[in-house]
Amino acid sequence: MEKQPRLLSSQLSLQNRVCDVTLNCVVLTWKERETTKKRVSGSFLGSSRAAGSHCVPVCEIIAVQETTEACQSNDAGRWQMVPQQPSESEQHAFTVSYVERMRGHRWRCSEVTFHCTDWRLCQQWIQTIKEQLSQLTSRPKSLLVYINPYGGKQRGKWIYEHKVAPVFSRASISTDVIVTECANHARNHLKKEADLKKYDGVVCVGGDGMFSEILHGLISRTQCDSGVDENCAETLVPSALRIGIIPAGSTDCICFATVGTNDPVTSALHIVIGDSQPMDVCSVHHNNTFLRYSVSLLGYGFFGDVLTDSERKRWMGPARYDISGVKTFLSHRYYEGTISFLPAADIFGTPRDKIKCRSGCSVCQKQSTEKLTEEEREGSYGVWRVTRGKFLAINAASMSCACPRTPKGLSPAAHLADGTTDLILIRKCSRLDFLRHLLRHTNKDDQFDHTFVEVHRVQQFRFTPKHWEGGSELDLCESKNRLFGQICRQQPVCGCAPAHSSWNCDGEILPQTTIHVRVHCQLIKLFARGIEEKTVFEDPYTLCAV
Ligand SMILES: Nc1ncnc2c1ncn2[C@@H]1O[C@H](COP(=O)(O)OP(=O)(O)OP(=O)(O)O)[C@@H](O)[C@H]1O
Ligand SMILES: CCCCCCCCCCCCC/C=C/[C@@H](O)[C@H](CO)NC(=O)CCCCC
Ligand SMILES: [Ca+2]
Repeated sequence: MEKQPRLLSSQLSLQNRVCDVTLNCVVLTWKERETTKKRVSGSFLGSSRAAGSHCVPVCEIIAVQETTEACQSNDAGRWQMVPQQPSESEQHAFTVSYVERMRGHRWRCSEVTFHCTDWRLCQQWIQTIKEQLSQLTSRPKSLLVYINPYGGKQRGKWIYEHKVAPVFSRASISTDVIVTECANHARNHLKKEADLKKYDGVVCVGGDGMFSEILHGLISRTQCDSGVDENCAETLVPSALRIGIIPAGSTDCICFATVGTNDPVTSALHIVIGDSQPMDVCSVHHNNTFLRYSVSLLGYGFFGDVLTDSERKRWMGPARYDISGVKTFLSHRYYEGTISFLPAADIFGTPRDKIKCRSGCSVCQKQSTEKLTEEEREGSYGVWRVTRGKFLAINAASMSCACPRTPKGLSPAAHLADGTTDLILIRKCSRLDFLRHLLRHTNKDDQFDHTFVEVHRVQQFRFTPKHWEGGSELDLCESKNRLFGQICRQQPVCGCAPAHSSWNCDGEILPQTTIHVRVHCQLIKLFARGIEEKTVFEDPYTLCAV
């Protein structure tokens, strides 16, 4: 890697230890000078980092500020260093706050305070670091925050006030905060009222349902402002504003699948440093009319039924999904219908790939630009295929849908931003086989390695339930009684279960079952970076080899 010219290099004092501190355009490093160490209770005082050496990329510095005596932290460690400088010289100090990586993709805001003998040197350090930070133009300065006070365990407000607001304030980000008063408050405000020119991004404090509101508000507003009709447009206009997700819901799958953890402080730090992760959005249509957008799961059958049942149990909080999951599994309902789909070309890979979508994913990057060759572009237009049958579940995952329930996700190899969705068809099978399939979501075994599971990576798909074919949804309502007789004969196990399920669209129930789904590549951007490879955590020094 190219060596960067030094901007500043000084000997500064850190907790009574002398350090060589260096700043270039890319990293801030500090390294303890050789010191006499005193043995205290059998071990040595020192940094956990290699040879007392630390390295922080400038892009991961949150802020720098002059430190007053009251702010200085004490060295409470079991080790003691022989002071190298007289204490009267430590009158001037500055504190750098930066991102520190913890286990499980969590980030924390750490601080280091350097002491200087000279006021001017102290100011020079503060000024130079500030100048470096001001050049990071992707960082937001002003955010519009929506809090759902009733999502998940109803801790959205508390989480924002105690975990997130202090981080934003440390980074000097200004915020306008709206605590929602009813469902669709955030969506309507974004769509019709919000003065979006004032902001660099929108923050969603809540779960996947709250995120969906913000997604809908922002996309609709962008189309409206650009004169695009959501009903018929093949191409939608991407939104200029990024969305940050502070997880405070029940599943929080979009946060988990784009950051690697559901942790409010980690998400706040991704927002502060101005991360950017493009994301695919599916538009769902019925009879050429736009219904909804989806970024995670579109599920008919099992996941539709789980959601329908769980909505009646909202008062239970996140546990509702477990109860409804077991109940739906036991009911073992299957549904007949026809799926037609437009497969993605080979260059997009398959849902059974071993390669996963990770931070800086090359597959997604390829789709983001005009990097596709003419040949690849030609090859990306496929031919529609049709399949019909009896299905326990029909799932379309536009991203992995990883969440604490299934850390590898519903479709572990799905890409966040490749312009495709993974269609997963679970054909009718025994309860035991279905249980085996479900359990594989929670362990390392391949959940697609069953004869009754079929997977396709697609750009578009259509679904028509059997009793809909040739008719309209209204026809069904009118002939409901006649149909239910027939249905119960077909599925005697369920007593009088309906022959149709509902679509679970990112946790919202769709009223229509006959749908046409189209993937819009990278329609929105999040303040995230995708899940980082383990190596970044194991060896942060690879970042600092400059
Ligand atoms: N003030 C409010 N009162 C009632 N409902 C609200 C309010 N604000 C938002 N909502 C609605 O609450 C629903 C659920 O919210 P949210 O997604 O935050 O939590 P969750 O359902 O527990 O989590 P998840 O979606 O991750 O399962 C959303 O669909 C949203 O439209
Ligand atoms: C008997 C053993 C069972 C083991 C089951 C493991 C399989 C779990 C897969 C979970 C996949 C979640 C996909 C995410 C969907 C979200 O858009 C949506 C909104 O938050 N959540 C649900 O619909 C909530 C869906 C909850 C389903 C349980
Ligand atoms: Ca995708």
